[in-house]
Amino acid sequence: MPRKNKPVIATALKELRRNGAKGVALLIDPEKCEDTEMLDHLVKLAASHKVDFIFLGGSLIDDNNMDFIIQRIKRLSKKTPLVLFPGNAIQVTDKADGILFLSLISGRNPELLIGQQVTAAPLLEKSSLEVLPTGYMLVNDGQITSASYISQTIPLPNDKPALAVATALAGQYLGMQYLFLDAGSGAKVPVSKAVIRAVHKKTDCPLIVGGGIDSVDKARNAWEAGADLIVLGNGAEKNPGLLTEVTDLANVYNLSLNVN
Ligand SMILES: CC(C)=CCC/C(C)=C/CC/C(C)=C/CC/C(C)=C/COP(=O)(O)OP(=O)(O)O
Ligand SMILES: O=P(O)(O)OC[C@@H](O)CO
Ligand SMILES: [Mg+2]
Repeated sequence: MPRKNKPVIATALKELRRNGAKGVALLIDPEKCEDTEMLDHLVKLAASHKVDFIFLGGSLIDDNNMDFIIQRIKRLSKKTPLVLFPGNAIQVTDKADGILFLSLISGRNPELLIGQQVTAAPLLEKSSLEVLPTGYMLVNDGQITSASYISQTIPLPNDKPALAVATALAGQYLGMQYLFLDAGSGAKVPVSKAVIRAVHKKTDCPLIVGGGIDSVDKARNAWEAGADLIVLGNGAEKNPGLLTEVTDLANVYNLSLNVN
């Protein structure tokens, strides 16, 4: 087994949770990287504003351009850890720093509960990627997003926090170390505060929240309900200034914690 890198990503995620600090990840979707100037601009902004992580992944991949995009990101991202957020095993590459090893526990599609993971595991064993076992839950008001359509699963309802808690606890009891509540990329309504609050209260894992966070108010709502790390995808693509505003707000919260 190759030597694994130091668990930099795991440590950073656990510290966010332990300190009650607010984290930000920029999501880059490989399907939307044709405009390389835009990609460079977002990555530079993310590095200069010290986002905690850059995530890379999507529901589809139209062209196996992951290694090219990673090379491009790595030129500009300074020390920002690059974490794969794969929609399937084809997106796995050893050129990143880590991988969210997702299992879609809100769904009942065996291929996304364990199938893609088995396909990817031999590659991960040969790589030095940091592997982050993550219970992935789609939570949505009924909108069909790319992730719910591609996964052919029904998201958890936004107004049933008890169902989300039961699912998250099952993930935690199965040994998953991180939980990810996702409304799906471009969701009109993000994960509800009630679901975030309930899952945060009843579990100990660092909590990642994404999908439809396209304004500072939505970022604030997610953090105040208990998200440790929020993910910005479409919102930052459409308005890169959002990344600046949201990281500025994170700094305000984090300075008051006095842990930096
Ligand atoms: C661990 C390995 C190898 C694979 C995991 C496979 C799983 C469980 C996937 C979960 C279901 C899924 C399709 C997730 C996709 C998540 C993702 C990276 C979404 C990013 O955005 P898009 O869904 O592409 O959004 P757009 O519609 O905006 O393009
Ligand atoms: O593109 P947005 O809506 O920000 O969603 C980000 C991510 O959590 C989707 O899986
Ligand atoms: Mg996509």
